[in-house]
Amino acid sequence: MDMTDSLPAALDGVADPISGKGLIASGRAAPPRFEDGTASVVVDVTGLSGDARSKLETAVKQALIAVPGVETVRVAMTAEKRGRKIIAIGSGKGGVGKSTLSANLAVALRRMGRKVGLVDADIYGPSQARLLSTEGMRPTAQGQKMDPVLSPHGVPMLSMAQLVKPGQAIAWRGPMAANALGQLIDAEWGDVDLLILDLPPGTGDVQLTMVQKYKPVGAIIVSTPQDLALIDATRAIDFFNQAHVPIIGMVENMAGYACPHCGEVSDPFGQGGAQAAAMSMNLPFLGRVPLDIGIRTASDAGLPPAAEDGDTIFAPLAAKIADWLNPAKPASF
Ligand SMILES: Nc1ncnc2c1ncn2[C@@H]1O[C@H](COP(=O)(O)OP(=O)(O)OP(=O)(O)O)[C@@H](O)[C@H]1O
Repeated sequence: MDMTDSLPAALDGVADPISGKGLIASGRAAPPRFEDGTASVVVDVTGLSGDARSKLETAVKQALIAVPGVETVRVAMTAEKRGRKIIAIGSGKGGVGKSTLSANLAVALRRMGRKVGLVDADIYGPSQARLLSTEGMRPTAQGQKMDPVLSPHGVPMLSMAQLVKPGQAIAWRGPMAANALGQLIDAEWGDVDLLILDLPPGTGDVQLTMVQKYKPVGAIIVSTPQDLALIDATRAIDFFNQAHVPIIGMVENMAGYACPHCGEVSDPFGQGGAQAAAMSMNLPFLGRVPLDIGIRTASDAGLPPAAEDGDTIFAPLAAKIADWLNPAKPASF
């Protein structure tokens, strides 16, 4: 039996969970090596959830052990190819507060000591320059690579808005937007090891191309309490499931109205809709952000509430994300 052919052929019979192609054809696995009855293979598990990784490991072992002459199989799973992880913030529809949440989570994670950067991929309404107070700052470039601009709150950021001249409209198509996004993601991020990606609202081709190409390690879904927004949120959940991006959880924004005078929170849209939706879909519910005029005015002024001492809204959400990324070391809040 010629192992040089039969081992790769066996692996190509196992489908890559993301592209659906064979493991070697998709670049997930290198051709296995064979010595003294042992087949050894290195599998790149970038972008796969823990569950998908163990299923893939089992499938690889079964495929290789079935090759005549193989007595033992060794599978080495490599960590992310890039050290930098991406967390996507998505929503089924626009205007639910995805950008506000992205900016504040990035600031809160930075305050916890995470080396976090932010990429504004929202081609329909890039607003991160205003939210993070970097309006008018243009990124410089080192050779082919862009240098992110540093927000006053310590979060380096790049935005799709910085790729076009101010006021210039572009009809972005999926692959075009994904290529532009590549310039932002592959920029000179220095020691940043976590990128928060503010996706365009919705679940169309543009979003799919972006997510498939840049494989976030996880996604957060933002929804408002109204039923319609929740139906859209379920679409976002299906979208990330189809793209094989694990969902970290759901955040309910504009949940309850915080009275600017007395601070009391009332619930014009009813309480718990997003939480119930998350539970019914077996998704973690990360928390609620109240509809608070203070959040809007501070955001418009480029002063993310998460940058303030005593922030009790975004810091606990950021702590849950940090726990998800590093379950061995729970963050304390
Ligand atoms: N919890 C909140 N309380 C008060 N205002 C909020 C809250 N969250 C967001 N807003 C305001 O709602 C508007 C829309 O928010 P944001 O731009 O973050 O939404 P988005 O989902 O990113 O929208 P888009 O579809 O334009 O990308 C902004 O004016 C923002 O300041």
